[in-house]
Amino acid sequence: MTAFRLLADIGGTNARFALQAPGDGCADIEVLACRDYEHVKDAIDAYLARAAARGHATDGIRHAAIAIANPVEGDMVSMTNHHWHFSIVALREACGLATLLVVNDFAALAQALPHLDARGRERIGGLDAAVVEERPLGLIGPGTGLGVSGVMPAGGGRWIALAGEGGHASFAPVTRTEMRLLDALWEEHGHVSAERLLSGPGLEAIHRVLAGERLAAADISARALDGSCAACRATVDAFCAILGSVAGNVALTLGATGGMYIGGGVVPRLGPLFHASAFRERFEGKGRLQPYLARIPTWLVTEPYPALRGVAALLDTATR
Ligand SMILES: Nc1ncnc2c1ncn2[C@@H]1O[C@H](COP(=O)(O)OP(=O)(O)OP(=O)(O)O)[C@@H](O)[C@H]1O
Repeated sequence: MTAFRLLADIGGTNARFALQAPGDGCADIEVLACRDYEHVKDAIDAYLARAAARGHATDGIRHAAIAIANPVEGDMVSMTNHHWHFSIVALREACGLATLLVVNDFAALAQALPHLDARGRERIGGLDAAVVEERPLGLIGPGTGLGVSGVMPAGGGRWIALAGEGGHASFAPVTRTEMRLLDALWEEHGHVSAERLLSGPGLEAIHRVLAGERLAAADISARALDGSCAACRATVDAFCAILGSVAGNVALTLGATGGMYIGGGVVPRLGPLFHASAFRERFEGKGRLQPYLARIPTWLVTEPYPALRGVAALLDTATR
């Protein structure tokens, strides 16, 4: 019997784990809350114990890959939006693994984009072009933080994922309301990155400035969705418009003429409000370059665990 491989996608809030036999899809996916574990190894051990209790053979695991929400440079990994901090070599040895691949989570998600089918993505606007021509694809995803990435075609059906930190690029306001947001967040942070607005905490910050009220992101979107809070609706509308503007910047910067994808946990939770928003108008609203952007399709990633698929592809390459 072929041994399973362990896959993980670790964000600032959620750690998603799966087992995978080479060539197969993910099995036994489970989402754990990062805050419940002191160290990343505690979360791995907890997942493996639970998977074993569910009847999976977890003893022979030799290869693993982790997609994680921070830059990965060298051996030490330090999460941007959570306190986990570890050495890749020490973790590999402690887990008794032959291979432990650690990559940026949005680079892993980007790797999955060319392979998403109709069930894995929903078009928000622009042309309905399939990925027939090999053209760059862009990616932006608000979650606990803001991930930004893309994949470049490398010929012969191969794609190279980018591992940048574009969520930390400076926020550029477009409207007077956004000037107000920038002004207020300047006072708090000095440097105001796009992530300060385009993330779960960013949704809360927009609401704090525009409505003068502290509300959790989930409450803001729930009250906007059920129509009980006009100020919450205004917050969600501002968030979606800013996302359109920043997504347009990423598409222009990467030349993402194959399509621009929206990942992360926040946008799928906005439901119909995202479709009704100014996202697409603001995506295209770049003056003389509007016709260039009008041709680029924008897609919402609807596959539930796309980064796990991407990290599996990267592990295939690393263990080939
Ligand atoms: N119903 C909701 N509406 C809007 N935002 C929400 C809702 N529920 C949770 N969030 C926000 O989503 C964020 C978590 O997003 P996600 O599920 O993508 O987590 P993550 O993968 O751990 O994040 P990241 O990869 O960016 O570090 C949290 O900041 C939370 O406040």
